[in-house]
Amino acid sequence: METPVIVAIDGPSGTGKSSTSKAVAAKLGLAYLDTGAQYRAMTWWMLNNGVDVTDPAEVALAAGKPQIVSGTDPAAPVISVDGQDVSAPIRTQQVTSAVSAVSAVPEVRGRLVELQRAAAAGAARGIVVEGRDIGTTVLPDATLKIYLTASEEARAARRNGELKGKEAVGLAATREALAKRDAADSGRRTSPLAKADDAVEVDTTELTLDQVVERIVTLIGERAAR
Ligand SMILES: Nc1ncnc2c1ncn2[C@@H]1O[C@H](COP(=O)(O)OP(=O)(O)OP(=O)(O)O)[C@@H](O)[C@H]1O
Ligand SMILES: Nc1ccn([C@@H]2O[C@H](COP(=O)(O)O)[C@@H](O)[C@H]2O)c(=O)n1
Repeated sequence: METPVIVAIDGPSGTGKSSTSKAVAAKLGLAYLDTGAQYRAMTWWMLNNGVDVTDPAEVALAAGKPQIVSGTDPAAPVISVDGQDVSAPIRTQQVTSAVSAVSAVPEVRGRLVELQRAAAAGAARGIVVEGRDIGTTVLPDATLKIYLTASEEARAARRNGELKGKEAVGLAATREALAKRDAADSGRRTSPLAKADDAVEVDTTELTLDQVVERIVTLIGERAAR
């Protein structure tokens, strides 16, 4: 049997991690795991269960309670908490604003990293895992590590385009919110957002999604042939 291909894709918000990871996994017949969705699911549960998300001790005490289950099909990446499909509610502004505080708590990370490693270990052909600390902490022996970047302007424009008609707040506010979340994610003590020393950096500012996908598929082919 062939060795499973493990691909770690990290980077700041709005650089294209989810779109790229799903497309790469679908193209190569690999599983896909959105670890950001798991931190969002944990945050959604805390907000719905009266946990003060600004109090790390309270968050730590509650971290073991929700049962989070992630699907790994890139064509239908579902996520549930205690049996309830939360794919939509984890994307609200309320969750987005609170997720960095929850994800900074070591007990939360410990719990979710365990789920993430189990998903990778169970992927027979291999998996594309996206997040903030996959290459540095979760899967340090990944076959290929990618660190996606893009200018703040491009990321804000992409995210703002997505929010139109839903919870749109305007370009400047979107940009500010992205910068704030990236600063919190990069500045936390446990497993901050960071590029692994052996990651390949791909700046997506001037690339189409198809071009980014092609580049990564080529890199995977080269690594797998080694
Ligand atoms: N190379 C690209 N060129 C233009 N738009 C892109 C590109 N890659 C992704 N997008 C668009 O940018 C938006 C954000 O992409 P995506 O959700 O994949 O980013 P992300 O890094 O996973 O964000 P987050 O970390 O906030 O979840 C989406 O609307 C997506 O369609
Ligand atoms: N490996 C990860 C992945 C995500 N986070 C935290 O979750 C937030 C939401 O992530 P999205 O990719 O859905 O935007 C993110 O801002 C981080 O706070 C993380 O800590 N580690």
